[in-house]
Amino acid sequence: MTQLVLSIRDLTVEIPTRHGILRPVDGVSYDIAPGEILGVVGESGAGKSMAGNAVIGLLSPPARIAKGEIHVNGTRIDQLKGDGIRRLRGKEIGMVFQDPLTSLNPLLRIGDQLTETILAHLDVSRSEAERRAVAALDEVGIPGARDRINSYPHEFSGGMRQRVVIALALCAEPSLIIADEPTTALDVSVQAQIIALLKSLCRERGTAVMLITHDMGVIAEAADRVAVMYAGKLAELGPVRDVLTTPRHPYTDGLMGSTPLASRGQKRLHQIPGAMPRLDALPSGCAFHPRCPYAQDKCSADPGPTLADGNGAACWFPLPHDAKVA
Ligand SMILES: Nc1ncnc2c1ncn2[C@@H]1O[C@H](COP(=O)(O)OP(=O)(O)OP(=O)(O)O)[C@@H](O)[C@H]1O
Repeated sequence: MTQLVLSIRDLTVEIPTRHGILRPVDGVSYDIAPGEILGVVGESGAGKSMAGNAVIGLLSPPARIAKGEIHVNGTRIDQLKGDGIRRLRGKEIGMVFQDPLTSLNPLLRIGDQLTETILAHLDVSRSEAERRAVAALDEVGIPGARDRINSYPHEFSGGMRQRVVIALALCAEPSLIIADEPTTALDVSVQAQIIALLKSLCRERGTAVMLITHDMGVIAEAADRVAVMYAGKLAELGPVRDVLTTPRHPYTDGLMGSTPLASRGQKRLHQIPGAMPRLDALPSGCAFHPRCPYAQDKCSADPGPTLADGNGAACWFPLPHDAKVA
């Protein structure tokens, strides 16, 4: 059996506050295989970024991993600190964030940033690292890579800068990329190009990707499987083609209904009523029940079921129902 690149089990992130302990990530489990793109989707505040940050050891205190395990290529990493986790970043795990300027040093030429990253993680000579830096820029579609290597980050457009960030994330040949809203700050026309680029480069290399987004359109475009998060928990997990065509959790169904997707051909969009609850004011039972058109008494009494074998919907009354509520 192929070894999983990422395996998260029962991951729980806690934030102690004056009002009690908040759990922005609460008992989340999922895997990513080599070359697979797992989309993590949900509204703002669902806990998507916290889960990604937990994997790369970038939780800002007082947030901390309180429970669960994270394995990368079979090695447990959730207890690593300092140098241990820093060594993994870049080498085993590459990162692409929403704002390219958070990943790039504004004072260094991009060629130097690429070369230094390669030298820090791969056992190659400086001249080989410089050659690879040009090749990496070329591969992400920067025209005139040999000359642009001497440019500073501010000399690129937003879309080109995100291409540079992708080159930087991939240059040390990591096995996992965490891409957190990689296209949210870009023009719509550029968004599709960047998603296509990330997808093709990771496929070619067999790199696993955790693609965090609030946009079901991006999930439909790029992901193989999707993890839907709501108020810190997994609402639904499964192959994209199944989840998007026949969502089983009413929250996923609501997200789909509010997203214009060509493949669905829906005539009208429907916003999910209400908003995601605050973590310090979670409703009883299933956190989605106050917004759910299908909620019954059990839903406000008992927390949603956990996903049995890691797939399916964490819902007492999963869709499809015989009669849809209008
Ligand atoms: N220091 C903190 N104290 C209290 N709550 C916090 C703190 N940091 C984050 N949170 C809460 O944790 C939850 C999860 O945040 P997270 O950034 O992971 O959400 P997200 O799904 O990535 O949303 P977005 O798309 O807006 O980034 C949010 O409800 C947020 O308000």
